[in-house]
Amino acid sequence: MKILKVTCAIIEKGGQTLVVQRSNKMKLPLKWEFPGGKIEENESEEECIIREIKEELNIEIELISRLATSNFNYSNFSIQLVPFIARHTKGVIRLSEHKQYLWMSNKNLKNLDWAEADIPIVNEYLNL
Ligand SMILES: Nc1nc2c([nH]c(=O)n2[C@H]2C[C@H](O)[C@@H](COP(=O)(O)OP(=O)(O)OP(=O)(O)O)O2)c(=O)[nH]1
Repeated sequence: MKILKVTCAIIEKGGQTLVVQRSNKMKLPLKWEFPGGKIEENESEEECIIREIKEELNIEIELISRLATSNFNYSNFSIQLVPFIARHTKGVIRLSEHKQYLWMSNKNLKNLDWAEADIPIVNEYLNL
């Protein structure tokens, strides 16, 4: 089965964390996730997440650290999801694909209907 390698960013600002909801037209419709996307050929993980955040949110970020990769098998594809903690440094959020975004405090993160591959990442993040 095809394994997608995907990066995502846990973007922090003022004690809150940015989360985005997938649209009806995307795979995993209406699930919540950390913004990001597939690594392209000849691209590092770091280059990928910076590019994807600019494309999806129109903002710039600075990377702080990396958490453990989450491996998850959905019914028709598998993913390796590589999470980075990051800081929002520049720009105003303008979504290009997602349905909505929210800045959330940590105590509410668990209540979202997450894409399943994100659940171990949310748990690691909350235990830091
Ligand atoms: N960006 C992102 N993707 C995630 C997360 N969790 C998770 O399962 N995914 C899945 C959804 C997508 O299938 C894939 C990311 O690919 P992508 O965002 O480049 O989008 P895609 O083109 O594959 O998906 P689509 O637009 O065709 O629906 O990883 C996450 O936290 N962030």
